[in-house]
Amino acid sequence: MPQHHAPLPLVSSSGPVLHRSTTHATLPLATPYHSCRQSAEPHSRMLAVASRTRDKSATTILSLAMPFLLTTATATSTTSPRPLFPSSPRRQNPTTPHLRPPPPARRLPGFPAAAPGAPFLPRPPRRGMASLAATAAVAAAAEVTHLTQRDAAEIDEQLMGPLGFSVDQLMELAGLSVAAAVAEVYKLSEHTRVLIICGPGNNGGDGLVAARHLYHFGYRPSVCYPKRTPKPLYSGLVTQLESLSIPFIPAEDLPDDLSREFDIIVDAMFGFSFHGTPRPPFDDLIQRLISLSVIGNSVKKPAIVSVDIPSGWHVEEGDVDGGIKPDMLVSLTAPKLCAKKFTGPHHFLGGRFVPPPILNKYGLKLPPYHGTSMCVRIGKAPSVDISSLRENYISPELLESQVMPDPFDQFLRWFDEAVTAGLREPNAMALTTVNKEGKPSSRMVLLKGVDKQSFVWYTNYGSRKARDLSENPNAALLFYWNEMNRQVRVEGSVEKVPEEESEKYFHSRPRGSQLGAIVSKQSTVIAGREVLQQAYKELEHKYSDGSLIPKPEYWGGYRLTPTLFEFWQGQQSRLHDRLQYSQREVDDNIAKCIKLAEDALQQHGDSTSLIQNRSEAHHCHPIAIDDISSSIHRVSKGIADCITLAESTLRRINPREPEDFDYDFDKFIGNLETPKPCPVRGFQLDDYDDYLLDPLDEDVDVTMGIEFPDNIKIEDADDIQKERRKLINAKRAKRRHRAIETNQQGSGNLYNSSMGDLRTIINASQDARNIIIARQ
Ligand SMILES: NC(=O)C1=CN([C@@H]2O[C@H](COP(=O)(O)OP(=O)(O)OC[C@H]3O[C@@H](n4cnc5c(N)ncnc54)[C@H](O)[C@@H]3O)[C@@H](O)[C@H]2O)[C@@H](O)CC1
Ligand SMILES: [K+]
Repeated sequence: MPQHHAPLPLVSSSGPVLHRSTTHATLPLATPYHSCRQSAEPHSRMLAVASRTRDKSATTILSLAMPFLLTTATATSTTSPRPLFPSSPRRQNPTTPHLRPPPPARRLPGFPAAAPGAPFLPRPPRRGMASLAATAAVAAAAEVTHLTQRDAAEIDEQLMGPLGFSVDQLMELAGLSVAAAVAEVYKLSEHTRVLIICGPGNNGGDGLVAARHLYHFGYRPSVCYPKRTPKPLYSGLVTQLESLSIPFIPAEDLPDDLSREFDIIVDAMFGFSFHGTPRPPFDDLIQRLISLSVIGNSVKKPAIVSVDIPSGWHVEEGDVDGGIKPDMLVSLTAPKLCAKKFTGPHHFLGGRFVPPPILNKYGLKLPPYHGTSMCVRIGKAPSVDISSLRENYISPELLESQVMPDPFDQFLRWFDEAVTAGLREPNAMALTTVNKEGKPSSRMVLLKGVDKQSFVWYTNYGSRKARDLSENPNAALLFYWNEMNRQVRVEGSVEKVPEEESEKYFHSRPRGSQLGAIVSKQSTVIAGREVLQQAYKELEHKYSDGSLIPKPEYWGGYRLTPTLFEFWQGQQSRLHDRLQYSQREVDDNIAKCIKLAEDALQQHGDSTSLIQNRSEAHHCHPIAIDDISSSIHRVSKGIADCITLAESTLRRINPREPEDFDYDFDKFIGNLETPKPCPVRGFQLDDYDDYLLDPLDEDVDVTMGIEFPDNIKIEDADDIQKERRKLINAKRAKRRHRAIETNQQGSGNLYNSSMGDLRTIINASQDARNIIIARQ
């Protein structure tokens, strides 16, 4: 990597040094890259790791490996909580959470106030690679408290005493946490059969509850519950499981080879009240789990999940006697001392019910739960082989015959399903822009509107994406709905939305977001976060009277009009469904089709006005009639060509159209193929009229064959000639009138029968642009 300047020190022996710059213009570039606030997080995590280790070699490696210059720029402000559709749930995602004071803690008698800050730790991402790194950072930053056996029992008493909980409640939440943790690590696609071994106490009760939840999550649980407790709470839990037809297997009937029958074994035998050595039948059951832990690597063994304590372990000292080696431990309320000895890959915390009085009284430091999750990973995450990270997606098939003809309808259908499934921010999309040098850049923005033509979002017109778009209007959007194994790609060209539209949307946003948009001069380098906070405070004060906050001129919307859609549905064994809607392939034909239809209409118009003009010129000579005839012939030919092309094109691009379209299409083609009445044929003059109509033939006996009405006085040849001309003109006028009528009527017929059809061709062709579906 070229170094234009000596690399700036990222870390020193006394800790990290961060360089901030006040303006972009004066920024000395150590490398062609900038790390702005958006990307600062992983970087600072690395810095934290290095500073903790205080290891000189580590810092050297880091500064060599990451010669990035850290500057602080304003972040995107497009995360206002306006719903995309009325049906979408309103997200509470304030843009300036740091400005909100935490709510005051409620005091309970006998408990000191909650330690400030404890419940407000930053939330780690949910899972995946980012979450692995984040969890490691959280775990390192805040050490997790481990409870003694006595404290665990005491907390139990307090929860169910002065803090007002019942045992059923706690057990329900504990069992749900266990099921949630199992589901988070052991995907249904590979682990379905679960054996839950339940002990006689509350730990066993947690197991019964977990079995029920696992059943509802789609697993196939079986329960071994050899020492049933005859209390209503337990018999109720058993009845619930029986009503789900979950098998109860007596200990002695368990298969010899558990590894063949089960993918997961949940150990819910003993929790924090265990003491001494296990008595029958649990001694044998524990022994069976121990022997499972030591079977050879080549044999696929079931994952062992211990609830709260690995059964048989000393609650404080841990595995002192060669006990179970669980793959997963789900500590409840808080880990007990024995959990320090847990060496398996997955340590989770469950029991999301610990109130601040308990946290404070016992000085508990626990990782915060994310979102609505009932469990959170604690401790060091297992190192993962990135290349082996893969999901085996199980989804319904996405078939050509099932997708909507219009990709916008298909998008809206999937979007609604994502909203219904409760996905967090289904309108979050990666926007990729490319600048004039061809350099791409991506970032997440929120979709704020979609209609049958375009996708709309709002941003700062001074941002990098805006700059890119001003240089190159082509952009791509990517929606990824992980939980549904779905992805939608949209590509097209982008333009700004009209100012009034941006104005309207700006004022519909929460006032905090409006202020944020003013404060955030995106993609410009600033001195630090406090600059933003200070500016925000000043504006908040300025508009504290509730007056209208003017939309800054540098803020507004963009609209992407797609030329391509791709819908991706993940499937098992990488046999994914990927359907692409594009218009490029048939654009030429469609354009030709529309041109032919338009030409035909134009010629039809010409022929109509030709008839009209000839009529108006008081001249109805057969040559003119021929003109009209050939003009109309051209119209028919235009229509015929149009039909041929329209038919082949539409048939080709619509092989899978629904029945009603086929019906309309056939009717429409049929109509066009029906011969049209030709309005000028048969306009023949009889001989006499031919003769009569030749006004220039002076040799003709002007009186011949003419019967003059009685009231007309014939004095001489001139009079006769005059009267003859009048009569001829009258006859001409009558014939002309008839000719015009015939032509107009015929033309009208043609018009009525073909105009609509031609328009249909145009419309169908234009619609057809969007309905080309190809499997990739
Ligand atoms: N906040 C809490 O304290 C919560 C506790 N919960 C669960 O409750 C557990 C504690 O429950 P319990 O106090 O009922 O106790 P345990 O479930 O740990 O076990 C007690 C039972 O095991 C028997 N036992 C003890 N030592 C034995 C031995 N050596 N051989 C054979 N049997 C033995 C006892 O006679 C008693 O029947 C926790 O570990 C946790 O799983 C959760 O349900 C909810 C919240
Ligand atoms: K246990």
